[in-house]
Amino acid sequence: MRPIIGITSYVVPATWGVWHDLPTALIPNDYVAAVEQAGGRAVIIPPDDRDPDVLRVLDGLLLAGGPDVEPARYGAAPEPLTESRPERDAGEFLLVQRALATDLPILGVCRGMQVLAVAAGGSLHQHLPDVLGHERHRPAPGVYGEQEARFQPGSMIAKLMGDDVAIHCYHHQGVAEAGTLTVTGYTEDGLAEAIEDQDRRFVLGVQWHPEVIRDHRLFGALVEAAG
Ligand SMILES: NCCCC(=O)O
Repeated sequence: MRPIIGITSYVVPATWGVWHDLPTALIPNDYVAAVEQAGGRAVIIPPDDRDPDVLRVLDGLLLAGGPDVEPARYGAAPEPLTESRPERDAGEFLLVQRALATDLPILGVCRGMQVLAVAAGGSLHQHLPDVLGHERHRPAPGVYGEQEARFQPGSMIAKLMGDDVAIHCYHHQGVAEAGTLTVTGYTEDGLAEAIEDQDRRFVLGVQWHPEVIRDHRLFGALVEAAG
């Protein structure tokens, strides 16, 4: 049987056919396709689910992208451009805490990496242009930034991706402190691009979006760790 990978989902007002602004449980299909093509069985976790018992039927957890983490979770007041959704945080942080406690393999993408960092006691930069002085990580609405990430030799991410990789990113926040996790990849401006827990089976967060360019190496590693 293929390893079962749970993917976090979220509620958004969606419009299709004659329906407008219908609250909809959603996940971009790129995540589903990436897990399936990597040999896993993708299962979508209901949005805002506060019962981490769902993890009992999962072999691995994929934390997908999405809105900002509520700054109170890392002891900060919200800045003007921070847009959080506390209902989603509540469910996902419970999932992550339980998954870490049971050593379930976890891959976090974009927001998912930020959730991992905050769950590990870290903190976020709330608006990167204020910190870095440029908008290369999210150049314009709907436009992915293209950059290069470099990885720490010997790290899990380096073993999976090589010493460096061209990345597609779309985010206005970033990891400032990774808590108990280790930062193992950076872009040339010094921003954390990969974090990992070197004491667990497989806990990896990446700030970029491998799923949008059909780079399935990380999803394959998640599936393998879950198998
Ligand atoms: N903060 C949520 C993930 C995406 C972003 O940083 O814009």
